[in-house]
Amino acid sequence: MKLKELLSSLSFYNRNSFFKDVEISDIAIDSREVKHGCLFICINGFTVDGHQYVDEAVNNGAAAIVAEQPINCSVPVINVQDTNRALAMLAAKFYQYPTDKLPLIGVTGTNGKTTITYLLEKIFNTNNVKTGIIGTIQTKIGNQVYPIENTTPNALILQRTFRQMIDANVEQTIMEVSSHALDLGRVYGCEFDIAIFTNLSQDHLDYHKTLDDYLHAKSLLFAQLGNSYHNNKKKFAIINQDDSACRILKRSTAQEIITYGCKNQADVMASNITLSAKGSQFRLITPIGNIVVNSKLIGMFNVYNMLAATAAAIAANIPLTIINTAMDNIQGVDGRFETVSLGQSFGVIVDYAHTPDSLENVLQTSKEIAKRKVYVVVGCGGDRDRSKRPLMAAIAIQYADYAIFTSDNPRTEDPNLIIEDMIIELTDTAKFEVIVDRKKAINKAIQYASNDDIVLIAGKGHETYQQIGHVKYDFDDREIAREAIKAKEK
Ligand SMILES: CC(=O)N[C@H]1[C@@H](OP(=O)(O)OP(=O)(O)OC[C@H]2O[C@@H](n3ccc(=O)[nH]c3=O)[C@H](O)[C@@H]2O)O[C@H](CO)[C@@H](O)[C@@H]1O[C@H](C)C(=O)N[C@@H](C)C(=O)N[C@H](CCC(=O)O)C(=O)O
Ligand SMILES: Nc1ncnc2c1ncn2[C@@H]1O[C@H](COP(=O)(O)OP(=O)(O)OP(=O)(O)O)[C@@H](O)[C@H]1O
Ligand SMILES: N[C@H](CCC[C@H](N)C(=O)O)C(=O)O
Ligand SMILES: [Mg+2]
Repeated sequence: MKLKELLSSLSFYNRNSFFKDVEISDIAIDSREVKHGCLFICINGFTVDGHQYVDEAVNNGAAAIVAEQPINCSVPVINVQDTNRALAMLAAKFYQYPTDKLPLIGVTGTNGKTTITYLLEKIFNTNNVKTGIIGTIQTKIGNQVYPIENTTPNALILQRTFRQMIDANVEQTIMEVSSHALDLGRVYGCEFDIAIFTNLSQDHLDYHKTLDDYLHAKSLLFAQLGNSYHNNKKKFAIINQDDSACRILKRSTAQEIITYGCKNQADVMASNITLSAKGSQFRLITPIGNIVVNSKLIGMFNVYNMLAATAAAIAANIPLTIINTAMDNIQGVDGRFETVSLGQSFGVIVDYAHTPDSLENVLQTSKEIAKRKVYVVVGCGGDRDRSKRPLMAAIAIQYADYAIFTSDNPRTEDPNLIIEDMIIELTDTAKFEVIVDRKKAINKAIQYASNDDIVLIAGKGHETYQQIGHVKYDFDDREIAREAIKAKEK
């Protein structure tokens, strides 16, 4: 594509600038990945400033540079105010606005995003619609899975992935939209048809500083809904009526709103709810009819996830019978309230709860279904929101009968200090112990468990590594738990 054509996507670029037009073979934001003919976009990151790597990019064959500051070099330099936002528009244009053609659902909120994307995958697949998923666990195109670094990748990876999905005949894309992505403009240039809000509770205050800033980032998904001039399809906002943030989110969009909830009057509701260790049963009340759902998903929070998925599926014109079949058939989501069972006499559950609210939800649910004691093994990630640490520890000992505090992904922090942050306000020392090594902590909890107890291993869910420093070591809570159960049963 010619540079001038590519730049037509930037409304804020000064079109009078004069330079010799060049052919652009690809876009790169990493100088090490620049190939001949690439447009190199300099991103001022959290670790380094991409503007420092212009020489390397030019040496590797960059045909032009997009930057936030004047740069002296042998190829054309296009100055923009914000390269992150420019990247989103340029990548969308380069890949020919894939989301104009690809129906797109975006899910935002503190907890439940991944679960809802997989519920929707099940619903669309039951309706014989080929899906693509972008989110925390992986990128999925049909049944092919690809590793992912971020829940919502940067705009370049994102638009390229959409293009791959179109080439693979994907008919519906469902993606998680993190607050970081919204704040950093990773999803500008995406044409969402349906935007879902799950809930808002404390997380990521290291990045957003206040809950209001965090909510504002979430609201951008709704503010963006239907604002593009690229397609004129009807758009829908799906909003949790029981969350106190709903009022602000409703005011953020001019598009049609479908609400869901259990406590307040909403368009999609659940009543007659029965929760057990085997799953959840409820009457699903919708504008297109009522059904009874018998799901294997456990816990009240999953009832909310099912309501959100139902509301979105209705917006996408999926028949209620299909929604019913999908809800009844979904087996569970990787690492979300996943049971590890080798026939032992006590329950072992691995879950991705790594926020105060999610930990409270899963512990409450564990307590409701446990016949006897609940043990929890939990830590907090390093280089992340420090203020959630004491809250999570307090919740752990409030709900569980006994807690073992351990490491999550310490990253570049000292794991002992992370645990100190967690337990600093705890006084009831008989209710917990500290075992820094996560494998030993899981083993100990499983040693303690006897008939009808539950061991909840929280925080890492589907993760198959533990990051210590900058190194990711193989580590899977489910594997470690299985080994520990086998060792105990010997
Ligand atoms: C804080 C944050 O969002 N960081 C993201 C950011 O990294 P960064 O700002 O540190 O990048 P950097 O290393 O400073 O590099 C700046 C620029 O220089 C370039 N560079 C760098 C070196 C070089 O030799 N040449 C060169 O050109 C880089 O390619 C980059 O374009 O850009 C990277 C590439 O797009 C992201 O992978 C990275 O996410 C990191 C891994 C991360 O942990 N992000 C978290 C906070 C995050 O975004 N989380 C949310 C979800 C959270 C949730 O749902 O709970 C997410 O969506 O994943
Ligand atoms: N609707 C919900 N409300 C509260 N907690 C939930 C909800 N759904 C799931 N959870 C809890 O939160 C954890 C994470 O769920 P899920 O992965 O679906 O959320 P997410 O929003 O994608 O999280 P992340 O931001 O880390 O990607 C689950 O393991 C469960 O403990
Ligand atoms: N997307 C979240 C995942 C947290 C998972 C938890 N295991 C941790 O490492 O803190 C984050 O990057 O904050
Ligand atoms: Mg997720």
